[in-house]
Amino acid sequence: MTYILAIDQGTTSTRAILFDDQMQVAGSAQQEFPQHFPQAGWVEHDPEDLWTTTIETCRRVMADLDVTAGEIAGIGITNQRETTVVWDRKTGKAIHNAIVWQDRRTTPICEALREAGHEALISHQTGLLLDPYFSGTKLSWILDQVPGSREQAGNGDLLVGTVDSFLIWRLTGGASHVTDATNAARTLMYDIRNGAWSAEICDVLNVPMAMLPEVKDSAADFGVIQADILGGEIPVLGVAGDQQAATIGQACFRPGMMKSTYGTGCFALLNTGETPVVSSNRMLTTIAYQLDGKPTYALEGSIFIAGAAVQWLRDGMGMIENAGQTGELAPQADPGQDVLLVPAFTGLGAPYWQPDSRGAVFGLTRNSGPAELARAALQSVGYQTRDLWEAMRADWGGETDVTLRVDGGMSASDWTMQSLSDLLGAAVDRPVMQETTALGAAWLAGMRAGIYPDQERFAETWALDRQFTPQLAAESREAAYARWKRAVQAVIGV
Ligand SMILES: Nc1ncnc2c1ncn2[C@@H]1O[C@H](COP(=O)(O)OP(=O)(O)O)[C@@H](O)[C@H]1O
Ligand SMILES: O=P(O)(O)OC[C@H](O)CO
Repeated sequence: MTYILAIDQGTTSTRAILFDDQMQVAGSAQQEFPQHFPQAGWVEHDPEDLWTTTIETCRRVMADLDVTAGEIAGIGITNQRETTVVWDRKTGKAIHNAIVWQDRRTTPICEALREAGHEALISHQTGLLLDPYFSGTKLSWILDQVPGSREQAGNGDLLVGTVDSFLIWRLTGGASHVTDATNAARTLMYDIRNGAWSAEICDVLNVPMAMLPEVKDSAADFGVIQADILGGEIPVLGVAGDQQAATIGQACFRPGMMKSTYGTGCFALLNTGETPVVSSNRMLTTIAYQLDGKPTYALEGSIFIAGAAVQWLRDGMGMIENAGQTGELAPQADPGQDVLLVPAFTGLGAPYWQPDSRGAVFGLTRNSGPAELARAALQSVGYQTRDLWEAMRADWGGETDVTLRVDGGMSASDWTMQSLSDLLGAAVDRPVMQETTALGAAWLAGMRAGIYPDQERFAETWALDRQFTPQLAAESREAAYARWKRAVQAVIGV
């Protein structure tokens, strides 16, 4: 048997998944790692945790299934995006903890860049917005804070990368300093039209270009991992940021197709084909995948809190013991109460981009309890998706699919998916294959290795588990959505 090994290095855990030659999951291993919050609004990871959980999960899944390196045709890597690591070329050690995508510490840098009039250039070239979410200002901050680092970077002694890049550098024993176009597209330093790092933006951010990785297609030769790590040499043949990998795993290959992934946050991508569509509604323009030197673009809406609202009910409020309980509580909520949650715990992402806003609950009565809050938390996901859905469809202008393909941990909740369909007024399709992110990375590697089908035949393997269709009258839907919009404006105003 020939396998493909997918590594999914996520925000809260690292997973290694072995796919067989029929693209089915043969087995997987997962490991959580600590989150560091040194100050309010700051989020860091220890790069050593990202590294050790990666090799340990790979070793574990191989041992569990008794698979040797010789049986693995290639590795596909998918990763939490934007999270930034700077490391020493000689020692391989990071000079600072990784600054995570959720981290808001660079809000003042973004403001200064805006005031200095750089926003138009940055948005035009990168397709992104001036928000602390992206890597560029995180990198700038590290170079400002670690004494001597800017000079060392200029000399080529320090390297920077998103998590894929750091892992590949370590896996190949320092032989490859590379990334793929989807990850580069999230850095705030990559010109998505020209397919090259932007010298102008690097200059504005005061980033020495010598420290940047080489950018490759999403299916390419990224390097060969050292034999002593997994017991033999294995080539890394596929790389994509996790949301782009899910887009690939969901086979959203036609312009107009759209997927939304519900994990900690929610990320919706709409394939716009060969053209980068500029948003009038504060959506992001990004690269969905790049194959044979040709980028396929997407509009993206990024929401920071989706499943994290459920985690808050569990860990912050102690209201539930596990996430699944929200699906039991929500149907018990009093239909006469309109409790509404705006989960702006770490600010608001698309389309509002308000890093300083904070969350609020509206409509509380003396009778409001766990059931009403659970319903409000699950519905907040639908309302936020509706914001993205409206904005992206308006930007795109062309014909979109009238269905939304969903995945991620929270898509397991039937109640949430039904409520999502009700609030969108559109069909929501959940596939049989739940591991869409890992599958996307595996497919890139397997296709490159020549053991998986081409794009068209891969798309034909997508299979529906369940379709949710709207059950709510249009009038009720629009009234509920109008109330959400007012609640968001209230949160922004406070
Ligand atoms: N049955 C469920 N109902 C509601 N939320 C759920 C359910 N199962 C998982 N979740 C939420 O989904 C998230 C986990 O999804 P996952 O895709 O593993 O996230 P990530 O990759 O961001 O770590 C958690 O925030 C959890 O609260
Ligand atoms: O690790 P996840 O699944 O929460 O995804 C994080 C995103 O890539 C951030 O942009």
